[in-house]
Amino acid sequence: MKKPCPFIAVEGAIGAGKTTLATMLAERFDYPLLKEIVDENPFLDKFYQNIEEWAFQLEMFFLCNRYKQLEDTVQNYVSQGLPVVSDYHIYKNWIFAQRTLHGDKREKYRQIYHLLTDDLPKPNVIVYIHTELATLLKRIEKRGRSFEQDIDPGYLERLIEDYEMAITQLRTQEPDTVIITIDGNELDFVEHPEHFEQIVAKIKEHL
Ligand SMILES: Nc1ncnc2c1ncn2[C@@H]1O[C@H](COP(=O)(O)OP(=O)(O)O)[C@@H](O)[C@H]1O
Ligand SMILES: Nc1nc2c(ncn2[C@H]2C[C@H](O)[C@@H](COP(=O)(O)O)O2)c(=O)[nH]1
Repeated sequence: MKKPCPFIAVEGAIGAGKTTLATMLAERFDYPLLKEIVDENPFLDKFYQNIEEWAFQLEMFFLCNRYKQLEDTVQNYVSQGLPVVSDYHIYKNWIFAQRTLHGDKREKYRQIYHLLTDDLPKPNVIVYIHTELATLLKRIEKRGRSFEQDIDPGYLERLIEDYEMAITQLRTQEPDTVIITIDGNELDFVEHPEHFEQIVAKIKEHL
C-alpha cells in the first residue's frame, strides 16, 4: 500500500527541543518547516504571572493561531500531497488546556477545540521527545526567555506526566499514526551528530 505523504510533528514538553529538532529535520529532509510563533504572543508573560487569571485567553489565542496555521498547511501542503514538518501537534492545545482550565471554561474550550479541529488532517508521524524535569529546566534557562525563567517546576513536572498520558492515549486512539519516542536525556541530537542520525534513520523506516 502507498504510504501517505509525510506530515511530521515534533512534540514534547516546554524546552524539550521541539523547535531545534523540527528545524534540523526540515533541513535534512528538505521539507518546509511549520514553526510556532512565540515572541508575538501577548498573553504568555501575563499567564506565567497569574495562570488562573489568564489561562482562558492564552489557550484560546494558541488554539486560534494554530487553527489558522493548520488550515494554511492543509491548503498549501497536505492537500497537494506535499510533505511538511511542524514543531507542534494541534493536540497539544488540549494537553495544556486540561492542565490550565477548569469547570465551565474547560468545557467551553473543549467544545470549541473539537469543533475547530476534528475534521482537519492530523500529522501521520509524531516524533515525541521525552525529557526529564532537570533537562527541561536547563534548556529553559539556556533559551533565556525572561517570562519563562520563573516557571514553577511543579507545573513542568505535571506537563511531563500529561504528555506521557496523552501519547499513550494517542497510540490507542490513532493506531495509524506513527509515534517515535526519543529519550531526550540520552539522545543529544544537538551535540552528537550520530544521535541525530539515529533519529533520522528511525523516521526513514516509516516514510
Ligand atoms: N539536545 C539538546 N542539547 C542541548 N541543548 C538543546 C538541545 N535541544 C534543544 N536545546 C536548546 O534548548 C533550548 C530549548 O530548545 P527548543 O528547541 O526551543 O525547545 P522547545 O521547542 O521544545 O520548547 C534552546 O536554547 C535549544 O538551543
Ligand atoms: N498554556 C499553554 N502554554 C503553551 C501552549 N503552547 C505553548 N505554550 C507555552 C510554553 C512555552 O512557554 C511557550 C513556547 O512553547 P514551547 O513548547 O515551544 O517551548 O509557550 C499552550 O497550548 N498552552
